[in-house]
Amino acid sequence: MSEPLPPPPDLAALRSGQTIALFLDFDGTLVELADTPDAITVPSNLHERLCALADRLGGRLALVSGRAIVDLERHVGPVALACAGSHGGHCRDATGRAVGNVPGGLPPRSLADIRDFAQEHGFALEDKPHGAALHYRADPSLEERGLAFARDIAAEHDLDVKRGKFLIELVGRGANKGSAVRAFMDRDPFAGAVPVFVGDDVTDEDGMCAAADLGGFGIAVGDRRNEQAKYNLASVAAVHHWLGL
Ligand SMILES: O=P(O)(O)OC[C@H]1O[C@H](O[C@H]2O[C@H](CO)[C@@H](O)[C@H](O)[C@H]2O)[C@H](O)[C@@H](O)[C@@H]1O
Repeated sequence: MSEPLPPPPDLAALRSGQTIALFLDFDGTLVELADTPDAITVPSNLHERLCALADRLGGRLALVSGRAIVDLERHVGPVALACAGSHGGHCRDATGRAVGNVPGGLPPRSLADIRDFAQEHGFALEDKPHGAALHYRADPSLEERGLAFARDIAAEHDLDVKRGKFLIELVGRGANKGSAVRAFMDRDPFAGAVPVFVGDDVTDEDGMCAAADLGGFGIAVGDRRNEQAKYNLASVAAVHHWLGL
């Protein structure tokens, strides 16, 4: 058993001797998890409060989500922050300018197979611009069957399989949250800062690894075991408190 991780120093203390850049996951970090992707409750004025924090950080704050940016905006409203959606595959700066390429959708034949599988076996399908997610929160016993199917489809169509909480996702090859952190850290206003990645799930570990490689660290949220983080915050409420939202 590994030791529990300590809480991070206060953000004000961290910022006193160095320039910090924050990379924030969305589901399970900034908003509480819910039964379905659309059932989340976004705290009031979340976007405004994040923009105010970004201003205090000289613009060095990015949202980094597994959701597509268009889906984030459906829940949060227009995002005027640096933002990476689609598990880091689609990045844009705070003015909305693209950073890198925009990912394409899945090959239509693979999508048809995924739809049929989801319907036949009782998964909730989340159709995304860059991929397809099989949700099994309502029946955790579906995990193994979903994983075996996803691995086969991924091999057949040259796709990546991403994991999440009660979630198996098929996406185009290549991108991850670490590549998004590196893309932002290569440019202003992020370049030269100490990157801090805050997230609750397995895909966030790529972001934490990149942050550590670039001189920063990760903060794990909740009780999921995390080998890449240096600190822990117990809950979404603790994240909000730490960020001063
Ligand atoms: O990287 P994130 O911003 O954390 O996004 C990861 C996935 O989040 C969503 O799924 C998760 O949250 C749902 C709502 O709380 C929950 O029902 C589900 O069980 C979780 O896995 C989103 O639906 C996915 O598209 C994201 O990839």
